[in-house]
Amino acid sequence: MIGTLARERRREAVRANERRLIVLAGDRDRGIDAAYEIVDAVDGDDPIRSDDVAIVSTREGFRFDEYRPRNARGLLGATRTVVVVDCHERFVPNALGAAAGAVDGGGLLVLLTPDLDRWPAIRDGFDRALAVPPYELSDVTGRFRERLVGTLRRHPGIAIVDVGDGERGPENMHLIRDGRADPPPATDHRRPRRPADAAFPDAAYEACLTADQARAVRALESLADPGTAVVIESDRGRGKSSAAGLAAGSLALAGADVLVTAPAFRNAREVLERARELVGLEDDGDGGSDDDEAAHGGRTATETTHGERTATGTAHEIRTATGGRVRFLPAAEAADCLDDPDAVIVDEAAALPVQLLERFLTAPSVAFCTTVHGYEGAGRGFAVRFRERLADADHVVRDVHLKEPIRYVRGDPVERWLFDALLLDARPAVEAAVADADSADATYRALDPKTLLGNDTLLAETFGLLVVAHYRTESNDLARVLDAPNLHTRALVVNDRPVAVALLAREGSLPADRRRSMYEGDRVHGNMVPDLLTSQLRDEAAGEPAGLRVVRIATHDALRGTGFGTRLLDRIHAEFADDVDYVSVGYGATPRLLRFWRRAGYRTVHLSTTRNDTSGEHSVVMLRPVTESGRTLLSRHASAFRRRERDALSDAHREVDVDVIRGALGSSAPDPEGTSTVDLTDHEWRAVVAAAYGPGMYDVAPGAFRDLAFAALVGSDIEATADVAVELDDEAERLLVRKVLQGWSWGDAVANLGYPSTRSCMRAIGEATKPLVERFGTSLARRERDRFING
Ligand SMILES: CC(=O)SCCNC(=O)CCNC(=O)[C@H](O)C(C)(C)COP(=O)(O)OP(=O)(O)OC[C@H]1O[C@@H](n2cnc3c(N)ncnc32)[C@H](O)[C@@H]1OP(=O)(O)O
Repeated sequence: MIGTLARERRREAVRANERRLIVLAGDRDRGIDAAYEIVDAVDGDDPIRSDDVAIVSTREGFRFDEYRPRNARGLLGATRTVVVVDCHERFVPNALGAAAGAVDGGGLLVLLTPDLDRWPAIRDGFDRALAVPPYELSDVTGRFRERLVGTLRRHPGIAIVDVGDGERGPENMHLIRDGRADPPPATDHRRPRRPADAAFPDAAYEACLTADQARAVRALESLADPGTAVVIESDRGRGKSSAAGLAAGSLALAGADVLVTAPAFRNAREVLERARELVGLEDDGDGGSDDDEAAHGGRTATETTHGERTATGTAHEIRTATGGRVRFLPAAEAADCLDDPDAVIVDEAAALPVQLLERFLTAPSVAFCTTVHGYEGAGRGFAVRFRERLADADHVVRDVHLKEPIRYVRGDPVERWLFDALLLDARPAVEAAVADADSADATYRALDPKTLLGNDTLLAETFGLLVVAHYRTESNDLARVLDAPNLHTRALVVNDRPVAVALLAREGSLPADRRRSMYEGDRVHGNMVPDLLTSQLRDEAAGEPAGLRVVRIATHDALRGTGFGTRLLDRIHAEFADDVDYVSVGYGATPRLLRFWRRAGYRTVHLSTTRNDTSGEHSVVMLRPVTESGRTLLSRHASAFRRRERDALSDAHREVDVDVIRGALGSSAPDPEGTSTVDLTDHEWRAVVAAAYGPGMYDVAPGAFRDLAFAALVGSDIEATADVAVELDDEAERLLVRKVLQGWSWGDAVANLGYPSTRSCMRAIGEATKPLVERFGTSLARRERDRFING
């Protein structure tokens, strides 16, 4: 029966260039046997290579290409005819996305699951990670799976076979659904042709699989014109990276220097590979001649070509005989060398922070390629935030949206099912539905899993907002939102549409033995702030108070900056006031976000020494105390932060953005004892006063300046300390940070802050010191000052 079913579904899939899904529900070993039967049936019909079949499983010893659930994303490079996902023992939602993404048109996705009625109640290895201390595994629910099972039973193109349990014989195997799907309307499968007036070589167009891809390549031709920005938005599996690679190779063949960047090299690998193939083809053959290059409209190759005719270089760099090249650099590094390349291609742009993307606009021409519905976060933030900046820039912007899948037809039932099951197309409410919302009309609601499951639109729009809040929001997070006992979802809702959403995690309240083991180096799942404060910052008591961490927060982009975020936090603070000792947050620090959290009453206790590889941001952790025990925790860590930061600023934090430092220090709680005094010797005061009012120099007492600047900036943004704050303008504060606190050389500080000369910068330090003398000066310091003023 299994063999026949597999052959039928496979033939149907091949005919339609779609995929089909077969679920083998029941006993695991029987499911595995049935999966072998499926592969044999497919192979008997139309022989397939052994590496055309892959399995994702916690077990080993299959005769297929094996992947562990945790590493299933390794599947994403190549496509397969059959991919089997063994959901027993450890079912990872992300792995399902990766596995489905690897099945070619005409192929089969096979799921081995427990009995579908029982599956939601079974706890497995993935659930163990959701049982965050002090919660137990029995507190984790199976709602994500319940929903998933519903989608399997409902969507077309999905066959379900009950393979029975261990005791009963094969006669108990029976078909629950045959998964037949109506064939789609006929589509046009013709390969695209090279436009007559195209500038890129024929081979670039011949390599395109869909008309959409050829349109992208065509749009990318304009990268040869300075002042162009090309934006390619695409669903996953539409061939945008290949199109970018074909363009990169074509530009390099015409002698251009093309810089490719992405959040990680693995994202850009395909761009480089495609470019290499094209360059290899063209440089090796006749197409590489100088005449041809000129005819293709690119820059004419220089006379002194590189001697050899073949493409050379490393995995990260391809050189052409014409002196052109394509090279990869990580995003932060790439943004620092934009003077050299002729064109920049940013792949997976949506995963990079907007500030970084903006810097690429200074390159002569630039392409931003991005996935809209991904398996690891979608590109809404890019679509909204970066689009605004792009509209303001002086570029000619060309847009392409790739919809046509390259490996199967549009409307493929497995893709439709996957989008629904994992909410890959979740997005916030359409703008028109919420644009007029007023924060006064919004209702604060607890969106518990039951409420979310009862309303598909609410669930999708809520998850869509969480995806916007953080590009790394992924399918596993959907399972966490629905099943993890430590998580809560809260929202402001207008007419049943969520307009601002926060995901909250309970942390702390850990028993003594757990705190001790954490102090001694054990990791404790899902307790980010207690873990940081205990193991890294060496506070064994930090895990005791009850905390609530704001894991993610986002306001609908049409309503940002109109008070929803603040109001949502207010309501959360009120709801949990009797329940927790403190509220916390950790995020990639930017000046605006620091301001948002500081205004909501959060105080800095940590700034990471390393930068996030992708965003280049340093993460900051802030606390907002609720009870006395929360206040004690904050006070200990605010004090430790002040002591640590004084030295870290000229060491690990030397290069951190000045405004991030200003925001982090300005939002840190000042020493309640020492807000009005800075402990300097008389001699140091004389040196400081002389630098401010007379002939003295900063370099005579750098430590004294540092103490003063530090005291002036700590807590300077906190409203409660406004009456004792030092009056400094933005420019003066930036100078104190760069030169005095981060210890930059005069030359570097002058260049970085744009002073006309070192003398003017030194004078500015003197001026910035005057309010410090006024605020902290001893009587001796005042007398010294008066001597200069009164002559
Ligand atoms: C733990 C975390 O999730 S941290 C990441 C937070 N989420 C994001 O960055 C997603 C994108 N941003 C947003 O969704 C929202 O802008 C939020 C959640 C940061 C703030 O919510 P809003 O409803 O816009 O805030 P509200 O109107 O109450 O307050 C305005 C302040 O929020 C901050 N803010 C507003 N828009 C932005 C933005 N696009 N980026 C960063 N901060 C912003 C600013 O501090 C702003 O004050 P300002 O105008 O003086 O600069």
